Amino acid sequence: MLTAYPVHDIRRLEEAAIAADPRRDLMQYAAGALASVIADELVEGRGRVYGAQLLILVGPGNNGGDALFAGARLARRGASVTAVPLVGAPHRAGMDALVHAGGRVVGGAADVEADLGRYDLAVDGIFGIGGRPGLPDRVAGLVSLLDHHAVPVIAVDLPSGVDADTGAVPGAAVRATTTVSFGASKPSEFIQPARDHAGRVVRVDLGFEADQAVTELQQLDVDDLAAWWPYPGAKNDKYSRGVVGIDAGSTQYPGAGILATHGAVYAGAGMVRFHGSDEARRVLTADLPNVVYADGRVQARLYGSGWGEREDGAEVIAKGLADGLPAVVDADGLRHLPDGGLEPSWLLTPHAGELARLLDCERSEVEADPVGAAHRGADRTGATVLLKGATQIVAQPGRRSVLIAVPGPAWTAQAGSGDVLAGICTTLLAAGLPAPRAAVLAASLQAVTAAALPGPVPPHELAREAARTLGRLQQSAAPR
Ligand SMILES: NC(=O)C1=CN([C@@H]2O[C@H](COP(=O)(O)OP(=O)(O)OC[C@H]3O[C@@H](n4cnc5c(N)ncnc54)[C@H](OP(=O)(O)O)[C@@H]3O)[C@@H](O)[C@H]2O)[C@@H](O)CC1
Ligand SMILES: Nc1ncnc2c1ncn2[C@@H]1O[C@H](COP(=O)(O)OP(=O)(O)O)[C@@H](O)[C@H]1O
Ligand SMILES: [K+]
Repeated sequence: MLTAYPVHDIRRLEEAAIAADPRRDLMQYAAGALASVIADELVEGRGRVYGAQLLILVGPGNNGGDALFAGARLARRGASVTAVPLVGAPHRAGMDALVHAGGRVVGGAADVEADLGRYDLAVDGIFGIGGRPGLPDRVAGLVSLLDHHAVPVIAVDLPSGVDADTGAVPGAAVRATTTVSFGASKPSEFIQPARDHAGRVVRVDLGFEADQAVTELQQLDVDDLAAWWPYPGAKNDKYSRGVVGIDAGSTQYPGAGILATHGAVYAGAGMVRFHGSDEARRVLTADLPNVVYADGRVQARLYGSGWGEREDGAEVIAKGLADGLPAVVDADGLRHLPDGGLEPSWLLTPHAGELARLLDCERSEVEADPVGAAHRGADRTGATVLLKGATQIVAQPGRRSVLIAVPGPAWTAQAGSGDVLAGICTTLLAAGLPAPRAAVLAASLQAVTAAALPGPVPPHELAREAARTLGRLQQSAAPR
């Protein structure tokens, strides 16, 4: 599991580390680590550091300082280093160190634009955690020219231009080959679209001690998925593994009921009772003869996938709430929620548009701050929220920290993926998992399954493949 902290918390962690050891020079340590990553990439790209052409893009803050001190170290190793101050006054001591080590400082972007192609590598020291999203126009121009010349870019701490806290990229931003991240991961390392701007992330430990009070974003990895999945054991029977009740699909959208049922079955439900449309039932009888249609005991329910315009939606959900069982509410079911008063054991699975509707805001507002929007959704409804999309975020009412699923390939974005996912979530709720864990494991399973495939497959095949993923994960799972 990787943990990221918002910028104001990283600043606090930094202050605490300095207070604990005032003589330690964090910038020199950071610059040393940065220089060694740059050196490794130069050696990999061209065989040696000596003689390499290195361009340092320098902003007005400490991020530029890190880059300049790293540049000085590489100049001492024989690299030809050019620094270009781009915004405001550059870090004084860093500039002195670079010049002292034999580096060259030019006046501005115009002095390097003509022959950018000659650089082996550029270092983005424009903005770090003090950066506001976006880049000034002339800086954006230079950055896009570097892209045009395919000059690899190593970003210092984070790619300049992205929003470190939200992962949004509202304007121009650096696209890095590698990001050297200091002290603590930033949310932008986990959240799309900023995540894609970071490239490979190398984390440099600065000895920060996270205390309990900070807001955390915890991103699962495949090992967490393997270790946390509730594999059935010798003592399980079909009831203790969990009976799922599915009320999904409609005459208009029978596929949603079929797909959700595939998700539930292949994720390992002990039994699935299907209470959806007759059209879906006819297909399921042939495809999945294990599915049951009789009423009876269930441990968790799914409402909403493919309901379309369902007149009794609010009634069905109110009855489910009165039953007191955990439930997943997906897609069209989200239109029929009561105004607040849900339980954290209820899991809502909106995509950005559906969450925007729940919050009475624009979809763009959800996309500008998906973690914040997921929090607001959980707080407003009282339920756990899994915000789906390129980054899948799980928020709980009254808690500032969030879980983030293992990321998956973009082709998973296809009609029907959400239905399968809702089915997997319901299986995990029925197995007795708390809603946040059920949500993050289900989304991670789907992503890991998709990532192992060579390319797109339709959602029902992805569901079947998920069962094979579980087999592999169980074999690899280290007990925790
Ligand atoms: N945390 C740690 O432990 C360690 C941190 N270290 C390093 O320090 C970095 C943080 O440094 P930092 O605080 O000096 O901020 P940084 O981002 O360099 O610059 C802020 C300046 O940019 C300006 N500005 C911002 N956006 C702008 C825009 N869009 N367009 C134009 N201007 C803009 C902004 O202006 P203002 O907001 O004042 O208007 C301000 O002047 C951190 O990322 C890491 O690299 C390491 O050395 C060691 C350990
Ligand atoms: N850019 C993306 N990268 C990876 N996965 C994505 C991306 N966008 C969406 N997804 C996945 O696709 C699913 C889409 O769900 P949803 O929009 O509800 O589909 P539907 O309701 O049509 O079944 C999400 O759960 C997520 O897993
Ligand atoms: K940077």
